[in-house]
Amino acid sequence: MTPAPTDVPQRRGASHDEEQGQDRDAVISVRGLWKVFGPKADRVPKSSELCGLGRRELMERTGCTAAVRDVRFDVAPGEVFVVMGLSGSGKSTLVRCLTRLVEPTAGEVVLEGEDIRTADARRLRELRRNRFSMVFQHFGLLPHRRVVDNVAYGLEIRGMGRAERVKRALEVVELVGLAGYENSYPDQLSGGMQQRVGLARALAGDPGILFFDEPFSALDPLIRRDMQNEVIRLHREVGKTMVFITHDLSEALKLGDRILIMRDGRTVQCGTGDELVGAPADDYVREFVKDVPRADVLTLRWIMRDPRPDDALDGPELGPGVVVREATRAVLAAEKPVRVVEEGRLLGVVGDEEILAVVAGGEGGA
Ligand SMILES: Nc1ncnc2c1ncn2[C@@H]1O[C@H](COP(=O)(O)OP(=O)(O)OP(=O)(O)O)[C@@H](O)[C@H]1O
Repeated sequence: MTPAPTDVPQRRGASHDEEQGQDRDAVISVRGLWKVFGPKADRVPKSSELCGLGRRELMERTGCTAAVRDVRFDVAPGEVFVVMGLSGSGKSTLVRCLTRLVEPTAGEVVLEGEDIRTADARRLRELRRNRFSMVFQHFGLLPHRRVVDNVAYGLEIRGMGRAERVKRALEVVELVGLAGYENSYPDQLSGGMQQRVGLARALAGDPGILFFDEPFSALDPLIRRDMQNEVIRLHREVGKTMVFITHDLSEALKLGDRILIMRDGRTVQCGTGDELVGAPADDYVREFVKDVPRADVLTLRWIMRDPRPDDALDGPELGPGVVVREATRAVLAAEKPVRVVEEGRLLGVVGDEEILAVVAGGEGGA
């Protein structure tokens, strides 16, 4: 969802190597994060022996569950970062650790430059009121308050005067497409509309970071799609940094600039959608992505090849981040191979063969 320089959909490249050091511009920076539930939980991250145990062994030996195990990542300003995994993989616990709704057992969490593990209760309250917002599956709307007052609720808690907060609430109500429903009560709205109120409430305080915990999983598929599009549109308009939990890969691919895949509390892979599909880290990820329409996710960088001596090198030019589906027409219409060029440098070429291998469901050179 990074704004693309052209009309052709592009995917962000691998600009955040997990192996590199701390990203100084990161809005969220997580290092060595653990959450262990159970007795004497903090001994687990400290012991290399206990750290190495699987879920069942750890439970048998210590009575503990390690819901998050040694997770690290950085989220860039304005990025939509998705945490994905099957039920029980630790997604909710991980994201709750970021705002200390769940207290981390070990590790470092720095949000907008502030080490939130050292924040006292008062500072935490302040941060939750002013800097972060959460959108949950259960909207948590106040049933006896009208839409506008639900949206203004957080502003009221901050001490904002009535006229100012109503003005701000009406702006965000409009932003999320609920103009005309300001005076309705939550039970007069459909599930999708209630979720829009939840979104508006989260946006009202102009937070630095928005956290979404499976917000759309209870909605029926069509409304869910609407809401996903809504998040994409809102992200374009307001450009907020977002952390989004889902167990649905297509949702992750649609919304995420990058996706962190969790299994048993650990990071299995963290990358862009095309990286996950083009180079899955292991069989678990491969299994996850096997039904993804590759042409919709892979970009030309994944299917280009080196030019052969007989290739004409004066064909049309496209960037390596162009999605295969979007490049198909141009490549098939061209008489000569399409040149994949980045900053004036020829990276490779793509011809009919490479395109058809992906569009027809082949391996696509990954
Ligand atoms: N308060 C708790 N006490 C003990 N164990 C917990 C607690 N909360 C979570 N767990 C365990 O931690 C692991 C991760 O749970 P978590 O809810 O974070 O996973 P999830 O990926 O978000 O799952 P789901 O998609 O079902 O919500 C699970 O084994 C869960 O049973």
